[in-house]
Amino acid sequence: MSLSRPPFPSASRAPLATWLWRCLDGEPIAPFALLGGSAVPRGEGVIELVPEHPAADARASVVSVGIHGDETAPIELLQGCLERLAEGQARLGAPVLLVLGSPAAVRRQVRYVTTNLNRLFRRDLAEAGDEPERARTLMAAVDAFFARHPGRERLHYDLHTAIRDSRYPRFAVEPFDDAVPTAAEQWRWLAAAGLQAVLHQHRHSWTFSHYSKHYHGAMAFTLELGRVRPFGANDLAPLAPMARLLEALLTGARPAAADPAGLVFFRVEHELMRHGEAFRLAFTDDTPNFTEFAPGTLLAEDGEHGETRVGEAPLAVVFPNAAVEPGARAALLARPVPAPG
Ligand SMILES: O=C(O)CCC(=O)N[C@@H](CCC(=O)O)C(=O)O
Ligand SMILES: [Zn+2]
Repeated sequence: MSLSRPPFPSASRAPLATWLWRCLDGEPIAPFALLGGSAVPRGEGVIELVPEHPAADARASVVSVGIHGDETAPIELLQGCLERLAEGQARLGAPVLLVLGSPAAVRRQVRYVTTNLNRLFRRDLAEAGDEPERARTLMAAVDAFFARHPGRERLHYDLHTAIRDSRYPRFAVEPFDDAVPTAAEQWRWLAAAGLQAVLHQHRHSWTFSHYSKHYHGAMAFTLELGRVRPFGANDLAPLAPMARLLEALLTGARPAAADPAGLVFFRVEHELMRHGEAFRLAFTDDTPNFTEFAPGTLLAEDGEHGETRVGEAPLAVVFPNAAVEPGARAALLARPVPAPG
């Protein structure tokens, strides 16, 4: 199957500017130099940027894209940042692990090949198969990266796009872990990066960002940056502030900050699971994320579990997807909460 992607990137043939596409073409990657440091491959779709002179307070950051293969805007966004570094318009000043999560799914332009990679990031994972193996590889790469940078604050932004429209097109999912409180500066950075809402998870989710938070104490988020579209059809203009945040992580500069009053905070109250083969959501497919439903509203019908209705207080629905595998999450049900702190 041929890969659907934009033409070979920009005018630049610098190794960093072509890295993502060479990964997708399955080419072997050798180490190379860039302004301010070097790039060291750490496995398929994984490369570490190693600065010669890291800024004293630079984070050790993981930036991941393509965990879901059809979510192309983050790949194009990262590509733009890498081109600037590759062309010497920015100088590497911080250790960064870049991850192209699922090259196999990106090549096919599908969310996943066999099972959802973003539910498999747990150290007691028992499953076998391509996605479980990929999860193990990525967990080991993250473990080794953070181990190489003791004493630095840890950060992981896992970049995604959502299947549906959203009342807040750009939002952060904050993985659950009570032992790792989010630093207030993160809300300021994310507000400056153009995010509009934050969804706090209420329990362990075993996503990639959750992995870095739970096992490594990193500031970690899944960042939803608009809607799933094919390569070449993304509007990157609203993501320009996010590109500036990524560039600050790469150069070791202090990221821009903005008043977090611009963010609307939600907390997950329930996970709506698909139990049976016979399962349907009771609202239309074009219902945007964060749409609120009134008490008593029918949300889903499940052959095994029966009806799910909104209880006594309204609930907003996020990531509804009736097509998930039985046993998987079909939606998050959330309520607005006050801003933290
Ligand atoms: O739009 C959707 O239904 C899914 C978009 C997506 O891939 N979201 C992530 C969120 C991960 C999290 O809960 O932190 C996912 O479902 O893996
Ligand atoms: Zn995704």
